Amino acid sequence: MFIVGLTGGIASGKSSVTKMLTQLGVDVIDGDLVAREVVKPGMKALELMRQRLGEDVILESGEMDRKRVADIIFNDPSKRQLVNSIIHPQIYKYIFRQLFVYLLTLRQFVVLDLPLLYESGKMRQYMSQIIVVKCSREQQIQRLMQRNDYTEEECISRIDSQMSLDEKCLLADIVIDNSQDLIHTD
Ligand SMILES: CC(C)(COP(=O)(O)OP(=O)(O)OC[C@H]1O[C@@H](n2cnc3c(N)ncnc32)[C@H](O)[C@@H]1O)[C@@H](O)C(=O)NCCC(=O)NCCS
Ligand SMILES: Nc1ncnc2c1ncn2[C@@H]1O[C@H](COP(=O)(O)OP(=O)(O)OP(=O)(O)O)[C@@H](O)[C@H]1O
Repeated sequence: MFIVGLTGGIASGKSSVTKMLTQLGVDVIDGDLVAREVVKPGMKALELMRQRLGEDVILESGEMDRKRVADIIFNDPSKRQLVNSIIHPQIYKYIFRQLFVYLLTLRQFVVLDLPLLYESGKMRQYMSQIIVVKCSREQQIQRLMQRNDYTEEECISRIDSQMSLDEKCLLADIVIDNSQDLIHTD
């Protein structure tokens, strides 16, 4: 099976590109969606989060407090590592199960949208090719402010918690430039 990794910076346009691919009939596994699945109530990752980070990261409803966890991840590098070490193994397990289903159903081609493909490293070895979706840092900030209502400071802490987009572009097999209108994305 040909597995294409798709990555980039926060808000550089990965989901916009995968949306176009899905419309063309390509199978896409969305890492952010998987990350949501593995912390649902009753899942191992959520229990580990409770044990290692305390009840503060759990809402009354029993769900993970995403805002609180985001505050931790994007402002405290050592705690970010801790959260990653809890959630990422569960994300990979889930993805491998999904890939296995694709294998059994004889799919030839799948795209894996993983924001932290280069940062976490583990999945890189399974990729036949890696695509990086890029735009400028200013565009990331502007798009994040518009989409999520974040302050400029919040945008910067998120962008700086990841490997720089320039560095990712140097490592990529293919770079998709998403700095123009989506219709011009090439
Ligand atoms: C921090 C959380 C709660 C924020 O949730 P929220 O709904 O606000 O944002 P969402 O999940 O859509 O993520 C938005 C973007 O943030 C960036 N991001 C998320 N987690 C991380 C991280 N650990 N390190 C750096 N950037 C990250 C990615 O670019 C991602 O696309 C959530 O992202 C999370 O659970 N992160 C830990 C799991 C993870 O590493 N996911 C991303 C890789 S698959
Ligand atoms: N070429 C573009 N021109 C203008 N706005 C865009 C363009 N591409 C994407 N956007 C907008 O920028 C925001 C971020 O795009 P998108 O969600 O595709 O990025 P992402 O890389 O998947 O983000 P994340 O890292 O948070 O998952 C969205 O609101 C999207 O509509």
